Amino acid sequence: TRSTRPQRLLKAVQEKAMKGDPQSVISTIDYFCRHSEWAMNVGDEKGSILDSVVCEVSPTTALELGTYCGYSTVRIARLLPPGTQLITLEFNPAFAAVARQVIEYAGLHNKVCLVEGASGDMIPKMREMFGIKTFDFVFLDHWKDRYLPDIKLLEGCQLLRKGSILLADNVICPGTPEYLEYVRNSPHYKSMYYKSHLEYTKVEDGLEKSVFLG
Ligand SMILES: O=C(NC/C=C/[C@H]1OC[C@H](O)[C@@H]1O)c1cc([N+](=O)[O-])cc(O)c1O
Ligand SMILES: [Mg+2]
Repeated sequence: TRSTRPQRLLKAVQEKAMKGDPQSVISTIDYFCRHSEWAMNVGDEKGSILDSVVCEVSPTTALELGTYCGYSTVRIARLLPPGTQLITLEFNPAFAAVARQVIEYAGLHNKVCLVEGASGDMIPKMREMFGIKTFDFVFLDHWKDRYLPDIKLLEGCQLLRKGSILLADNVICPGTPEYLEYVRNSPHYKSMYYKSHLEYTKVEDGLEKSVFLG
């Protein structure tokens, strides 16, 4: 049967990137998405904004919702010092299988824990599964209609602390209107928008950074 796009993306990484070199994995995926097949990775333009926020926060505990092929997982994990933990959640087992191999190829498997499952089920188990007290940083890039319920769940499970940073992809395209309305109007968040473009296109998109105020 025909291969899937994530499988073809993985093949490009295994054939063209340098094993153990996160930057070459990132560049290979960006090249593949620009010149072979578009894929829904955060991409290089928004990825640079993601990098700058991760460096600014330098989180000890980080959560990513929506792993897909592991592109942003590699972008985040490559910036984390030893002793830090990035947990990434992916619902789709086929995507998770590809992401594991991309993360491994980049040599970042010791910094990343990929969990297969639905965010709604897994978030309440974070504390007992990982001994996490709170998350310093959360990157939201999964189903767009799950952003709002999932941050409410994070709040409810006391997994956010004063100063926890949420960074959300695709707040314009495909769009997360209810989430934006909430974080921009809630007294519990200070929010700001980083204007950019939908990965590998000229369409407007952006990242929303929100600080939890407690
Ligand atoms: O649906 C998007 N992401 C949702 C990802 C969903 C993944 O997380 C849950 C599900 O298992 C899937 O693997 C998306 C869609 C576009 N897009 O242009 O359509 C662009 C993006 O950056 C996106 O993150
Ligand atoms: Mg996205």
